[in-house]
Amino acid sequence: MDRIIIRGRNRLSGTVPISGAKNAALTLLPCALLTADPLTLSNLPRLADVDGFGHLLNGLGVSTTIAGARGGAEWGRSMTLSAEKIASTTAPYDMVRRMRASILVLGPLVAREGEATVSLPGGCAIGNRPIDLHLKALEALGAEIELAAGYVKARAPDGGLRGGRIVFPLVSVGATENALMAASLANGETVIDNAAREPEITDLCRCLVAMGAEISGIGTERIVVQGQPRLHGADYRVMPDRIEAGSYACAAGITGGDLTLAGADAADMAAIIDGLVEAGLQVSTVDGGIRVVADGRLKALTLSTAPYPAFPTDMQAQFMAMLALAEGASVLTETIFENRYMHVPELTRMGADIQVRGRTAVVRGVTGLVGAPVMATDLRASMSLVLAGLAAEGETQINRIYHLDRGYERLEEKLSAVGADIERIGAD
Ligand SMILES: CC(=O)N[C@H]1[C@@H](OP(=O)(O)OP(=O)(O)OC[C@H]2O[C@@H](n3ccc(=O)[nH]c3=O)[C@H](O)[C@@H]2O)O[C@H](CO)[C@@H](O)[C@@H]1O
Ligand SMILES: C=C(OP(=O)(O)O)C(=O)O
Repeated sequence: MDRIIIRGRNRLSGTVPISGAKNAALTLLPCALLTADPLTLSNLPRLADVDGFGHLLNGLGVSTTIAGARGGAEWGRSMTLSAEKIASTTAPYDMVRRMRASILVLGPLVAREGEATVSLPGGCAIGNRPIDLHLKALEALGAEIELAAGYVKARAPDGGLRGGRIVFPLVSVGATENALMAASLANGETVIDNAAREPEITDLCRCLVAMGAEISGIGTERIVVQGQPRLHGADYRVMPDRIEAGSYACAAGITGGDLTLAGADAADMAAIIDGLVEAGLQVSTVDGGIRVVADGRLKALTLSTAPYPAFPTDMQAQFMAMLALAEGASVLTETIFENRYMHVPELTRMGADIQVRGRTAVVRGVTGLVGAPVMATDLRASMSLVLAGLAAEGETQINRIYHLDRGYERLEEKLSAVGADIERIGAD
């Protein structure tokens, strides 16, 4: 298995190009199932999850063609997806197990084909992650749901899904996405209350509108969809990855560096930027991006994760790594996933002083970290170890890097270009 080796303590400086957002890409790709026409998505990041989603869609009968030369001025790729005919309405266990976002084919398939069979995703390293809210949303649109042998079978009534009222008891990004895609092809009006307001939801709504959907309340907690008998093809550009941008901002912070995040959109990152500024970084918007400059020792802060527009759970691990070197004690509370502190024991092995009690972690800043062999069990936890490695004295070896390949496009290339001593070692 590949490993990443980092020799730390280089100050990072320069420009990091920010890729298209993984979490937007993973909800835009299944939109292809909603129309018989081609859907072209540009600025798609080159990530294992995007490739995996492409394969899942291929298995359902969607043809995909990819354009975009490696190393060109435009880092991302364009993919044209064409679901003229759906060949299968089953998403098998093997695909769903590897990529939880596979559940996002459920809404589009049942809306277009009247039926879908999708493996239940099961738990994962960061928590239990049930899909009850996805199923309730589809039931509110008239779908009949059955669970059998580890699969969810959804069937639309004769005449297809119908508009309905969906009131989410808690905010779910994925369930909102499934509901939006299904409602776009349902008969009549759907009102979604307590919808997730993440920028990736707005990106999905904009793509659906480009495909002919009628949606109001975009970006708010009440979204109203007038279902259409059919949607058409579109060309749509994936939004920049705010979590990737936030992660590189932490790289500037932890190395005392100066990074310009080209293509990042500050408008989607207010809570992240507030956190960076409170930690003592200078953050400014520059032409086409954001500049983050570290100036003196980092400061401790108190953070709690919560749905957008609050501080994102997907940035908690990276901030924790950075705050491990801040002056004073930081208090981080994780309110979204019950088990998202898998990075703590590994950071501790590198010299961090972190105590976890329930959902709260107290990070007492130390003056230095030391390189070590480490391993993480999820994507953002792995990135927190990369960040710690960039600041640590000596060599850090990061194992199980397939997690990083799910979410960070060309990580080593981007980091070495701004001065990091980092390399990937292939399996023997
Ligand atoms: C591909 C993608 O976009 N992934 C993101 C998405 O995941 P995902 O869409 O899976 O996360 P959700 O917003 O659905 O999860 C939020 C909370 O709701 C709970 N829940 C969710 C669905 C459900 O049916 N029942 C239920 O109880 C979850 O266990 C969790 O505690 O949003 C998360 C929260 O911002 C991010 O960390 C993930 O990076
Ligand atoms: C948890 C994440 O992703 P996923 O929902 O794809 O597991 C993430 O991006 O941090």
